[in-house]
Amino acid sequence: MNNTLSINCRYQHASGFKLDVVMNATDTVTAICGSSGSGKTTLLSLIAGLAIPESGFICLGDQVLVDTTKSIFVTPERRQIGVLFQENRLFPHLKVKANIEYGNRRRGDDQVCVAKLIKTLEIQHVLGRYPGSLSGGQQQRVALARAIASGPRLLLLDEPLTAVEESLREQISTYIERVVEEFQIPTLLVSHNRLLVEQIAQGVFTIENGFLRADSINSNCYSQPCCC
Ligand SMILES: Nc1ncnc2c1ncn2[C@@H]1O[C@H](COP(=O)(O)OP(=O)(O)OP(=O)(O)O)[C@@H](O)[C@H]1O
Repeated sequence: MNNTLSINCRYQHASGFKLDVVMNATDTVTAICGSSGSGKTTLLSLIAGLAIPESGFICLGDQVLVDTTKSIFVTPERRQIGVLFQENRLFPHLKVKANIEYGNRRRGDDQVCVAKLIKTLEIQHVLGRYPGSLSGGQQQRVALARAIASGPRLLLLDEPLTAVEESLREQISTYIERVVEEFQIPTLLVSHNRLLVEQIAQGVFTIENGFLRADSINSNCYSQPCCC
């Protein structure tokens, strides 16, 4: 399946901040680097459908998610995009199993095997517990499971290590690497953590003051100096 992410769009936030992005991501994992306030989260919000561009298009493979010239806007729940935010956003009133099942509620051929997902992330022993009783690292692993359980065509990781305590970051990086590789999910990663970027990304794009021009063919190799 063609999962190239093609973006050519402009957006203006109520604060006056402007985003101008032209990019083509074909690598399995592409990292977006940039200083604080450069627009990384805003870009992920546009891709997820949580913000609407003023003009332009966003395509995932053959599917047009947004095209302002044709008034096309696919709503977030129909985009088949999984998102993992800095803070895990798990449902506190649902046990771990129900949180994951929520992610897995869509029926279809592209459903992932939840048992395999649970095994890969080693969360079998916490399925009957509430998120509030778990460690930060366990919560982030469950949130990752929920994001992947729906069988997304694209996974967006927004600073997935920021809320995790320092001593657990390497461990969580390894779990992220494992699932992305095992389930072969095209991923866009925003992270200041150089280790995670080097561990999982094949390409690195740089955004500066809301401006990004990048193509996987010309992207930095992760072995070269990275801006993160
Ligand atoms: N809630 C908000 N209130 C005011 N301005 C905002 C808000 N959210 C975003 N912005 C504006 O949008 C710009 C981009 O924000 P964004 O969160 O996308 O940056 P970022 O690169 O993800 O930053 P960080 O690395 O600090 O998370 C900010 O510089 C700011 O001007």
